Amino acid sequence: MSGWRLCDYEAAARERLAPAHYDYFAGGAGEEITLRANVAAFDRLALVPRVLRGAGRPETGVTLLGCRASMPVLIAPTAFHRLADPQGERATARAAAAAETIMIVSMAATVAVEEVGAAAPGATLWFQLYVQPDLAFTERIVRRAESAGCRALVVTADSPVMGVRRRDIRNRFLDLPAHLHCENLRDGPGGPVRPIAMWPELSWEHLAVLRRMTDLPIVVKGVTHPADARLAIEHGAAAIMVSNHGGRQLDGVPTAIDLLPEIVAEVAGPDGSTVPVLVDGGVRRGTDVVKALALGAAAVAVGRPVLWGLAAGGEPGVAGVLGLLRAEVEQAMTLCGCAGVGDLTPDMVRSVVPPC
Ligand SMILES: Cc1cc2nc3c(=O)[nH]c(=O)nc-3n(C[C@H](O)[C@H](O)[C@H](O)COP(=O)(O)O)c2cc1C
Ligand SMILES: CC(C)CC(=O)C(=O)O
Repeated sequence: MSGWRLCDYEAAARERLAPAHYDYFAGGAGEEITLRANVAAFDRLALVPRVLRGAGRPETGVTLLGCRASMPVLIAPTAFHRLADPQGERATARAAAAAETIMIVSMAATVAVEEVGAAAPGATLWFQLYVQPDLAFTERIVRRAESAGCRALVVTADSPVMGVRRRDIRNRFLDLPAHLHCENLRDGPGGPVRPIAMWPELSWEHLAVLRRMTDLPIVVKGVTHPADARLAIEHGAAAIMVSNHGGRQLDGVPTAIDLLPEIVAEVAGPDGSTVPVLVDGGVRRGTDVVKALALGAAAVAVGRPVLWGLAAGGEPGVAGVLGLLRAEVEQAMTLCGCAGVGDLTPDMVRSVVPPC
């Protein structure tokens, strides 16, 4: 895999995956307008480097909610890793640990969160939660994530119902193969697996309930409106994740990178205090990461690229994708004259008509 670009991992993944599973990973909602726009938006932004700053080799590390990551690229929560590789989320977590970055484990993982933690003892894990209407069941899931060593709870807010994924409908991809299950939804050890409920009644009140339920910092994922970023903070969120779910929920939503500056401005306190703002959707190269950081993101997360690495080559495949992004971030920061992520500022990004 040496010399591979991200698109090579996607091509290899596509060859190895069953077509319906490739489509599930790759696809978006509706006409896939937002899905395509997420990637294209980064091409409409250009970087304006600073020169002669003697910055040396850049330090790419960040600290988020008390967790150190060696690079500002996290693994976004994605479901069903065992569709891509028999080791599934275990392999992803091991690659995350080796890269010293944070993996957000999906509630819809096909390996139980306890086993993910056990497979990669050095990994920093956060846990993504779809709040279930049975709040006692939700609490049991939260307790499992806590006991497995997860260090933050990422509450997905953009999915009151599932987006309409036409590829899945066409492929009749409705259920996992019989040998795979959402292990975090088991009702007790060895018990039956409950179906994931998308909950249209989910509201800010429930965030307050969660806030009381756990001492873990809460990240609200799927914020697009600046007013919701403010509400999230008022309801105790420790961080915001600007995301349109990789174009898989409401089609026609603006891209996360376009929404980012407004949300960063909204959450900045008058005294300069702020909460970390994370962003995901369409990040495919190191320069995309650097653009997002310059526009105020504390870090980015990647979803599909990790799945492509996993399907193309298991744990080494994910390691390859993370290594590629790390090298590209380092290269782009060096060329921008930045010693650390704090040197990336909004004046270094311009809107352009591609190609720039
Ligand atoms: C196959 C797939 C499964 C996903 N599963 C989840 C999930 O279980 N929970 C969640 O909050 N987001 C989920 N997401 C959304 C990702 O966390 C993330 O927002 C998105 O993938 C970012 O876009 P990118 O794939 O362009 O990087 C999923 C995305 C994909 C592609
Ligand atoms: C199991 C699904 C709800 C996972 C998801 O969020 C997605 O497919 O986008």
